[in-house]
Formats: sequence, C-alpha cells, structure tokens
Amino acid sequence: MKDYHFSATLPQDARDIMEKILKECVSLKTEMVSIYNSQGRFVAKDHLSINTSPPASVAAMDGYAIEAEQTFDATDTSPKTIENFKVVQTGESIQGFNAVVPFEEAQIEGRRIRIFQSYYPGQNVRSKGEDVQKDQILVRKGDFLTLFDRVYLKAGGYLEVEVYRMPKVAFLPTGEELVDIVEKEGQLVEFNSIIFSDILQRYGFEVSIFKPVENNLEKLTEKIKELLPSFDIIFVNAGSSKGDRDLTADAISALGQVLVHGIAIKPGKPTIIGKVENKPVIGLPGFPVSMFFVLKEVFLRSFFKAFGLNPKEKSVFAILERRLSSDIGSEEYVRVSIENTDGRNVAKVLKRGASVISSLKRADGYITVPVNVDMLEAGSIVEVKLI
Ligand SMILES: Nc1nc2c(c(=O)[nH]1)N[C@H]1C(S)=C(S)[C@@H](COP(=O)(O)OP(=O)(O)OC[C@H]3O[C@@H](n4cnc5c(N)ncnc54)[C@H](O)[C@@H]3O)O[C@H]1N2
Ligand code: MOO
Repeated sequence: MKDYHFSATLPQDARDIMEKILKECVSLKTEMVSIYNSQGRFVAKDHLSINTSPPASVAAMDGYAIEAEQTFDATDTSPKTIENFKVVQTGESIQGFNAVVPFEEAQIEGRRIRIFQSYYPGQNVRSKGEDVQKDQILVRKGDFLTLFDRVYLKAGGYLEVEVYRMPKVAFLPTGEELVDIVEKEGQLVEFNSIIFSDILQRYGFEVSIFKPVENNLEKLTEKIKELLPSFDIIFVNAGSSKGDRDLTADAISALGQVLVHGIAIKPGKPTIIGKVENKPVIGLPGFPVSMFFVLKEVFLRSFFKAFGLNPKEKSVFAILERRLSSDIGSEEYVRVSIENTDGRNVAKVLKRGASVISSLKRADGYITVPVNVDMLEAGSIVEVKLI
C-alpha cells in the first residue's frame, strides 16, 4: 500500500545534507571573462590591485595648481600674488604643486595670479591613491560582483576577471495539466519555470527549461535518465507530495537514492533531496510560493555555503505591524510588504497560502520564523530579507 505520510527533516539538517551532496557531486570550474560581461558572477580568487588610482595627484577643478602654503593668510582685503603656478584642467597632474585654485576664484595679472583666500594642501585635488592603493584587495574570492565591484576592478587595473562557472541546471516541470496557454478545462498555466530561471540566472547558473512531463512513472524516470549526462543538477518540479499522482520520489528512488523527503519548513514541506549517478536530483514542490522559498532557503543557502560564496543579499529591519503566530515545529517564511510610517519601516504580513503568487508580487520581502518560535508580538523588530 502507498505510504501517504511524511516525516519532516529539520531545516538545518536538510541544508547540511544538501550542502554535503553538492560538495560531493558538483565542482565549480573557473573562467576568465571581460569586466564588461562579469555582472552577476562570483569571483573565483582574491583580486589585488595592480594599479594605484588615481595614479598621480590630479586637479579636481580647472584652475591654477599652486603651493597652498603661498596662499596662507590671503583675504579679500589683503590678497596674495603668486608667480609660481601652472594652468591645469580637471584630471591633469599637479606635479610639483599641492592645491588648485579654480579659475573663477583668482585674477590673472600677466604672468601672476592674485588670490583672495587661503587654500589648504590637497584642496581641489584628487590625491594619488585616494581611491585604490596598489596591492589592496579589490574583491574577495566568492564575492558576487556588483556594479561598483566591477568599476573598482577596472580602476585597479583589471580588464578581465576570474569567475566561477556556475552549474548547468535542468528544470523539469511535471503534470499533464500544465500548458503555456489554457484552452480547455483542467489546464493550468506553467509559470514556475519563470520563477526558477529568474532566481538561478540571477546568480549565473546555466538554466535549461524543459516541457512538462506527464504524471507517469516510466516517462518521468526515462526523462530524468536522459537529462543526467548533460546537467550538473536536475530539478523536478511538482509531484513531490504524497498524492497518488505524485511520482517524483518514486522516480528518484528507481534510479538512485532519496536522502530527504519532507522538510520542516512552511511552505515547502514536501521537498525531496536525492542523488542519482552522483548528481543531485531535487524535487521542488509544485506550488509556486513553496518552490520559491525552497530554492532560496534550502537550495541556494546550502549552495552558497558549500562553495564559500557571498551573494550579498540585502535585508532590512522593520517593526511588525500585528502579532504573528506560526506553527511550532516548522521554519516558516512569511511574506511582508514594508511601509514607511512616520519615518519607520513597518512590516505588514501578506496572505500566507502557498499557491497565491499575487502575495509574492506584492511582497517586498519575507520574515523567517524559526522552528521553535510560535509567536512574534506586534511591535517586535524583525529582519526582512528583500526579495
Ligand atoms: N495529502 C496531501 N496533499 C498535499 C500535501 C500533503 O502533505 N498531503 N502537501 C501539500 C503541500 S504543502 C504542497 S506544497 C503541495 C506540493 O505539491 P506537489 O509538489 O505534489 O505538486 P502538485 O500536486 O503536482 O502541484 C501542486 C499545484 O501546483 C501546480 N503546479 C505544478 N507545477 C507547476 C508549474 N510548473 N507552474 C505552475 N503551476 C504548477 C499544479 O498544477 C498544482 O495545482 O501539495 C499539497 N498537497
Ligand atoms: O509545503 Mo506546502 O509548500 O506548505 O504549501
């Protein structure tokens, strides 16, 4: 008889198992890419600056390069006249001088200039190395490259950067009801593939989306087998719970091993972690919201940890608008919108159903309620991970 029950693995245990199989089965190669094509990639080694930027002290204004000391005590009523100066344009070296008087603040008198105030050394100057010093760390191994990391790399002398090649991942939806456009009763639009590709492409994974497979054990098993040689990780979507037509766990066991079926998280409980021919095969729940959180909080969190990656995700602190209750025994992800009221961030809890994408559309982020917490009081400060 089919077993309809699940035991749920604790979330941290499930993440540890995921991390272990990722380390065992996946290795990240590296490649050199142009700085211009490096957005959204993880750096594969520490990059130290080759250059100093600016390479010399340069003018920050168009004007006269001077020695600041010669202007000390100059005022409107007792100006100073200076003979030793050089006309410089913004960005030009001020070698031999230490300050710049903008054209509009001085009067030229033949080969001399008259100054009406004192200037300090370094005034209107971009000093040598003020932005980047030679040999300083520009980006660290594992850093997710942001726009300004890349600007910094180029300023520090790099035109190419060594990054990780992220795994090739397959997304295999299951269910004969899934179509691109609904034409008859019983059909539903397949949209989880958009969530999947967006979240993983954001971090540079090479994503391939396949057409839905029907709920047939033989067909599903065949399809997984066919994909194995070409991909590093296979994600099967839906069919993860224990309905009569939920076959993902059976297909994985037929080919390899199911290590986890059921995690104490909400939403996302029916998640499957498996291994076939030394490749991770992961069963994601069919509900879009569940799939989203499993990808973020189980798969990606474990992946980043396994390979020492820093995705630079952002979170903000907010005040919880209303008391929030949660089931003890599961780690719950609660979607919230953030509103700024009287200069303070207030987190408003949105609908909690796992099948409603409208609540994700409205959400700015989510709160994680730990396994052993059943209540967060109104007014408590919560960390909101931004979506
Ligand atoms: N008797 C039980 N039923 C359910 C349980 C349970 O413990 N016992 N768990 C529920 C929970 S929690 C979740 S989450 C879902 C997980 O469902 P499955 O992974 O088995 O997925 P399906 O039942 O096949 O699909 C659920 C729902 O999502 C739609 N779907 C599936 N794939 C896509 C896609 N690619 N794009 C858009 N929509 C998709 C599918 O049509 C279904 O409507 O199970 C509960 N049931
Ligand atoms: O685990 Mo389901 O994902 O709660 O809705």
